[in-house]
Amino acid sequence: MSFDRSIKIAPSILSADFANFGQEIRAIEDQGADWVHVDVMDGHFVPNLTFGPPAVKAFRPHVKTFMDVHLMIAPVDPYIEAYAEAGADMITAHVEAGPHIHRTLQAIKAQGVKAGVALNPGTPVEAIEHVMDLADMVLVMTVNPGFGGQKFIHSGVEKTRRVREMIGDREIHIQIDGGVTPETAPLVAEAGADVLVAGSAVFKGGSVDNPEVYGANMKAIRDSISG
Ligand SMILES: O=C(CO)[C@H](O)[C@H](O)COP(=O)(O)O
Ligand SMILES: [Co+2]
Repeated sequence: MSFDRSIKIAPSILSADFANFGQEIRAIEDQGADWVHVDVMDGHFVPNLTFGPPAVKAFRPHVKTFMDVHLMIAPVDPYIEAYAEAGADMITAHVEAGPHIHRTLQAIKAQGVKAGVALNPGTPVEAIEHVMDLADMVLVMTVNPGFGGQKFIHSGVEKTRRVREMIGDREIHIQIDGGVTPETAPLVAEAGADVLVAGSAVFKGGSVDNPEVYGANMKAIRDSISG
């Protein structure tokens, strides 16, 4: 299959109803989500705690599209196999989470899943220059990781442009995560991003009983780009 450079929306289930993940995942996919973004936090690398491998395994049967697992944990290497076995289609690790990002990306690829490398807002793009050949995706964080609902950090737009230049003609996705809304999505899409994570902007105002709101929220993001 040829590389898909079209805009993809990846709702973060960090903003879903935690008592109802199966229905929430089905609702966002029925309403047009392209990927499902799962935020794994350890209370150490980031000041919040979320999903261990058993939780991710429980999400798996509900995900019909693509399960994108964002690991905000340190150390990361001891847990790669468990998250791959839990059913991740892509595992993204932070370059800041350990001294050996090259080894980490090799370990992800060795599990037969796609590998993403994430950059915190304060990390320069040069930190990933020498691992581009191992990456299927670069994640540009536009908030400091740990929580949903934060304000978009605008330096991420120029950073996205620089990542785009660094990628050249390689088949590597650029994902933006944090504060994506109909106001900020066109800025990063224009700079070269193709995967937009959105938590609060997708889930706000909706529920599994009123899922059309999720669809309308995703449409507002897509329309802001095509417009
Ligand atoms: O990785 C994350 C936080 O660390 C989340 O994916 C991100 O914050 C999404 O939430 P929102 O769209 O509400 O900013
Ligand atoms: Co995330």
